[in-house]
Amino acid sequence: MDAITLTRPDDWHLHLRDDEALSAVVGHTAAQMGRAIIMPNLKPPITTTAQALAYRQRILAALPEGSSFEPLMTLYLTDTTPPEEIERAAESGVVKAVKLYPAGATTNSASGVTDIAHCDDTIAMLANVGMPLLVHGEVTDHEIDIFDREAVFIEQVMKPLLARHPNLKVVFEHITTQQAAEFVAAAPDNIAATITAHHLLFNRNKMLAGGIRPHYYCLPILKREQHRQALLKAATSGSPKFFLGTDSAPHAQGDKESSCGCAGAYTAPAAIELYAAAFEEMGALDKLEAFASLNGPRFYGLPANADSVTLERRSWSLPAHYPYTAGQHIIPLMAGESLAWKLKA
Ligand SMILES: NC(=O)N[C@@H](CC(=O)O)C(=O)O
Ligand SMILES: [Zn+2]
Ligand SMILES: [Zn+2]
Repeated sequence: MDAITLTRPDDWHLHLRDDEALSAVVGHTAAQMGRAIIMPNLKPPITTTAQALAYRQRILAALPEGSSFEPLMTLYLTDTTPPEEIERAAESGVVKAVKLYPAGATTNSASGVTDIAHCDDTIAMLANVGMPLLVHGEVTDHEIDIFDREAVFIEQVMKPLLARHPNLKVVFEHITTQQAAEFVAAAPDNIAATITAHHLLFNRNKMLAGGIRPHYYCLPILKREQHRQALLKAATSGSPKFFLGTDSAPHAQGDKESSCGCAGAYTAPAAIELYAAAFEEMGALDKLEAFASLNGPRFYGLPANADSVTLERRSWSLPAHYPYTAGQHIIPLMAGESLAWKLKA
């Protein structure tokens, strides 16, 4: 097979940042994806519908001429988000989901939820209006080993949350463990998960063996091979519960290559090509379209994109870097390395 045509994909988990950084990165996603769920962890975070509407306008203004890319907005849940804000979000038609960051779990999560019990009425309203709660599923207890934080989150937070709100739509974002893949596969249909390309392609050796590679440091952190295999199995299983979410998270080169580097992998420029590599490893390229283009819209109650894209089997190398904010570069995942599939322009 030398070419594959699929319904245009969407990215159900994307960080675009703001201002100059936004302008530097948004074109990479817009060249591939029809839509993307835009993460709200700006500084300060997007916590109101009014802020989300304004952020959406800034994204639209930063798009390349003629782009029909559609940003789908989210709100950042805090301990004090009132249920009325969820009603406003639902009425807006522009806000599609609310994001739960446990306080301190990841980049720009200082205003996140300290105890989910504080949010009970607001989460009940989400269930009521049928809006998904997107979850960064890691505990922030520093006593818990970083490699175990997702598995512990399932027991300590996810299961009690779903027991209290059985009808709540939940996307377990960027799952990285066998435990999460198995939990989602066995859960009712209102529970789904996104999976990144980097967690499908790499285990923690890529980051830590033979030298420390900061561009492979992201949260949740890369796990051991057994978990990567479980994610590949889930993504290619044909189950509609798993869909594409790159978690492409831009940070300037200097902020990654540092004595205390930021978490986040920049995968937007070659997103669909990276997923194609992972699916090909499993001999499952025929399952890519459902994962990348059909399962996500179905879960969110949206139509699939009307147009299509073609991937060609043609070896190419990712550039060493792209321009970022003034005087800074951004290094993509697999910079300088080659990929077997290329999106046809
Ligand atoms: N994934 C990451 O490693 N980083 C994300 C935050 C997140 O998705 O947790 C970021 O905003 O940089
Ligand atoms: Zn996250
Ligand atoms: Zn993210």
